[in-house]
Amino acid sequence: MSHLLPLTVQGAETTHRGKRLVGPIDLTIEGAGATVIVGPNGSGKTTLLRLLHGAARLTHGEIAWNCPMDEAQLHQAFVFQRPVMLRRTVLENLIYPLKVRGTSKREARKSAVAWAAKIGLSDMIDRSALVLSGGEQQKLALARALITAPKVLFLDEPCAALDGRATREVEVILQAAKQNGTRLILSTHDMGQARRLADEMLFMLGGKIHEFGPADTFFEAAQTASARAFLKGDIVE
Ligand SMILES: Nc1ncnc2c1ncn2[C@@H]1O[C@H](COP(=O)(O)OP(=O)(O)OP(=O)(O)O)[C@@H](O)[C@H]1O
Repeated sequence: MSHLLPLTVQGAETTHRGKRLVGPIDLTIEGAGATVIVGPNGSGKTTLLRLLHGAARLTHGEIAWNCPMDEAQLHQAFVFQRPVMLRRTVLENLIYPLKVRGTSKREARKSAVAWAAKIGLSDMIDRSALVLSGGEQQKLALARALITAPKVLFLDEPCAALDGRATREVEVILQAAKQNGTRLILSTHDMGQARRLADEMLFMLGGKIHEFGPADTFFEAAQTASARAFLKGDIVE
């Protein structure tokens, strides 16, 4: 299989009823690790993630993967802030993405059972996913995204609704995914999480990329006054 990355974005914009929500965006994402997107409310983090994933309409510019689009789409996944569960059992939620990719029933079940164990839900596999706690549902959403071993995983504030313990459990899964070669691109409001996970930081402001580069540089010597103010916890608009 060819590599998905680099992802190359040139002059990309998305507009809604004539209003530009994000853009123009010029960006190259390559290599391994995690790109963490931060910025004030409404700065365009979610829209940028959706645009890169192909879930928001590209109204101008270009977004290209290093392979045909249908192949790129097959090897990427998206985890939302609030987990979306199928009204089925925990096991069936895990089996579903494998089933749609044509994995045999036996293999899919084996893999689903293993993933349920990894996320601490072995005792719940035959329960409805809808009865799980918010933290358990988010771990299940993450496992369901990772069970196909995606090359790229997008996550939109995956821990926003979770407490400290569930956040830590999700981060353990994300660090393992990174180690296994899944490229992470996620947004967060939690600067502690950004410091723990990021290899690369992307700071959004007013629908545009305001700063983008290695995480160490961003945290130690942000280039712009807005990014420095944001890091200090000042209100930035
Ligand atoms: N479907 C939509 N229709 C109209 N406007 C939208 C839509 N989605 C987003 N917007 C607008 O686009 C801008 C960027 O929103 P977006 O949700 O991407 O920001 P964000 O940085 O993720 O915000 P938050 O941190 O609050 O989640 C905002 O001004 C928002 O109101």
